[in-house]
Amino acid sequence: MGKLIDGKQIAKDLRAAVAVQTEKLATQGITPGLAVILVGDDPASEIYVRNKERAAGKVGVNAQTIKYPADASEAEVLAKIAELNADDSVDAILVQSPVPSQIDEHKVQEAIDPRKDVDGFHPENIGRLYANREGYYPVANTPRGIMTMLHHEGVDVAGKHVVVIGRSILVGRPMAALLQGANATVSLLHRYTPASLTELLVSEADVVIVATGVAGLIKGSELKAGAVVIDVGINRLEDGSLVGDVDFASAEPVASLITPVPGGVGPMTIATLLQTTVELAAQHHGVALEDPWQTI
Ligand SMILES: NC(=O)C1=CN([C@@H]2O[C@H](COP(=O)(O)OP(=O)(O)OC[C@H]3O[C@@H](n4cnc5c(N)ncnc54)[C@H](OP(=O)(O)O)[C@@H]3O)[C@@H](O)[C@H]2O)C=CC1
Ligand SMILES: Nc1nc(=O)c2c([nH]1)NC[C@@H]1CN(c3ccc(C(=O)N[C@@H](CCC(=O)O)C(=O)O)cc3)C=[N+]21
Ligand SMILES: [Mg+2]
Repeated sequence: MGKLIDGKQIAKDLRAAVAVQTEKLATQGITPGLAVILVGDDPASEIYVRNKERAAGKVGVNAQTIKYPADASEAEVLAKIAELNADDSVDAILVQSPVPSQIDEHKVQEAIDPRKDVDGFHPENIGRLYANREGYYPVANTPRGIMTMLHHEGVDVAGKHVVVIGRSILVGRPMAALLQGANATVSLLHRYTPASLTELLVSEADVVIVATGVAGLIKGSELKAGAVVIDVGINRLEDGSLVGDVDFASAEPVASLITPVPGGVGPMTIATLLQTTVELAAQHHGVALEDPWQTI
C-alpha cells in the first residue's frame, strides 16, 4: 500500500527553485550568506553540516562553517555571534543544536539578530509563529520542509488529526504550531505520555510525525490503515547505517504515504534552510522575490 515520499527529489526541485532566486539576486550584486556555528561533535550535526556545505555552493549560497571544540566557552561563541550580526555579508546565522552544557542554549538563541535567525529560534520569531502572524519571518527549517513536502504530496491537514511525537524547540513544537495554523487538530506526545494513550492517539491519527531520536519507536501495527507517516529521526546504528524513528518495514505496508530515512525529511531540511537563507537575504536587501513554492 505504502507510497514512498521522495524527499530527495522534492528537495532537488526546491533547490532548483532557490537557485533561480539566487540568480536573480546575483544580477543585483547580492550573494546570500549563511554562517553555521558548530560546537563539539554531535553525529547528526556532522551529517547536517557536511550535506549543507555541499548543497549551498550549488545553489549560489555562500556558506561558512565555524567550528569550535567541545570545551569552547559561552563568551567565545557569543562574541562570534555579535561579529556575525554586524557582518553585512552574512544574512543567516545557525548554531547547531545541541550545544555543550557549559553554554546556555537560550542565551545563544537570543543573541542572534532575529532578522538573521534562520532556524526561527529567537523568542521574537517563535512568538510570531505562535501568534500566527502574516508576513515573512523565519520558521524552523525541518517543520517548514515537512509542510512543503505534505503540500507537494497533496496532503491537506485541515480537519485532520495529526500526532506529533517529540516536543523539542527544533522540531516538535514548531511542527505543532504550523499544523495548528493549517487547521489540523494536533496531539503533541512526548516521554511522559502514557504508553496506553500513545497507542490510542496513534491508532486514530491521519498523519503521524515522529521526531524523538528513538530508533523503531513506532511500528506498523500501531498505525491506522492509510495513515501518512513522516519520520524525522536520524539514528546511526552500530553497523554505520542510518535509520529513522519508525520501523519502516512494518509501517510501509500500512501507510498510504511514508518518508524513508535516509532520503526523506533530511534533504528537505537542507533545501529549506537554503530557501530561508535566500529569503532572509532578499529581505535584508529590500528585494521582493517571487516564490514558486508555498511560503509559510
Ligand atoms: N531529518 C532532519 O532533518 C532532522 C532530524 N533530526 C533528528 O530527529 C530526532 C529528534 O530531534 P530533536 O527534536 O532535536 O531531539 P530532542 O532530543 O531535542 O527531543 C526529542 C523529543 O522526543 C521525546 N522523546 C524521547 N523519547 C521518547 C519516547 N520514548 N516516547 C515519546 N517521546 C520521546 C522527548 O521527550 P521529552 O521532551 O519528554 O524529553 C523530546 O521531546 C533526532 O534523531 C534528530 O537527530 C532533528 C532535526 C532535523
Ligand atoms: N540548529 C540546528 N538546526 C537543525 O536543523 C539541526 C541541528 N541544529 N542539529 C542537528 C539536527 C539534525 N539535522 C539534520 C539535517 C539533515 C540531515 C540529512 O541530510 N539527512 C540525510 C542523510 C543522508 C546521509 O548523508 O547519509 C537524509 O536523511 O537523507 C540530517 C540531520 C538538522 N538539525
Ligand atoms: Mg549579502
